[in-house]
Amino acid sequence: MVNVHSYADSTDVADAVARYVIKHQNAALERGHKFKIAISGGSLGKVLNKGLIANKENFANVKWSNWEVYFSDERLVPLNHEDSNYGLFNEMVLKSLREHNVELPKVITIDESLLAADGSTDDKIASDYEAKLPESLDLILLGCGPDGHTCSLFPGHKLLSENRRRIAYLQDSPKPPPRRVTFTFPVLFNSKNIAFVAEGAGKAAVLSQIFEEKDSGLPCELVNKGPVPVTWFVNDPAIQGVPVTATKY
Ligand SMILES: O=C(O)[C@H](O)[C@@H](O)[C@H](O)[C@H](O)COP(=O)(O)O
Repeated sequence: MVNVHSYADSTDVADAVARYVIKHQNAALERGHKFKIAISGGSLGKVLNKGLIANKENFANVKWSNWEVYFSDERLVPLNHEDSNYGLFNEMVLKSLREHNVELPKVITIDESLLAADGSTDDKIASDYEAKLPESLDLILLGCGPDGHTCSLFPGHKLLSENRRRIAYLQDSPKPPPRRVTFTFPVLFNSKNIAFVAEGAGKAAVLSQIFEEKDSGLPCELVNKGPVPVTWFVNDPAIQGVPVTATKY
């Protein structure tokens, strides 16, 4: 099942994403366990900051200390490097939470002590992160690249057919930096919920390909066609001319 929610204003997109996240947080806590969420890089950090922190009503409903935060992909650079997805999350979310004196979520990162400049330990970093993953994530928040990639699963890449490893590494990412680790489809398809956030007129062409009838084979389309409920949060320009019916969340 795929739902699309669209808004004219980015603040409304962020608010809808935040309410959706809080709903799944509450459902996980009602099941008696921590809220296990995975996030991506790109503009997601900004959206989470706007929706979950700057929006006071939503902020009051987030139980940060009951969250376990994972990363759907990570660039193999030190955690304080400007390319690091953790670094982005730290900058956009954790920093603000520290300023608010909020008890922080548990954040599960790659083990940066394993990083080697020549990439010889990338396999080990992937296995180490795989061992830290829960059996099933409550929610995975994804971005959609202009080429239709998501996580670090790129169109036509051999990792699209990885069905054994839950975290894989790649050293040939078409988008820099080349060395990364990423969730594979077995993790995506074993999660409880998936949401994409995509904004801007620059996404309309790829969203048309993803949502049109014929198979594009693009990673985002493969996620849509999987067994997990998928919700897209977009702004109006991103779905201009795209064959989908959008509602409000
Ligand atoms: O790993 C990367 O190279 C990026 O983080 C990338 O995957 C990003 O998430 C998408 O391109 C969506 O980007 P936006 O969120 O900015 O639309």
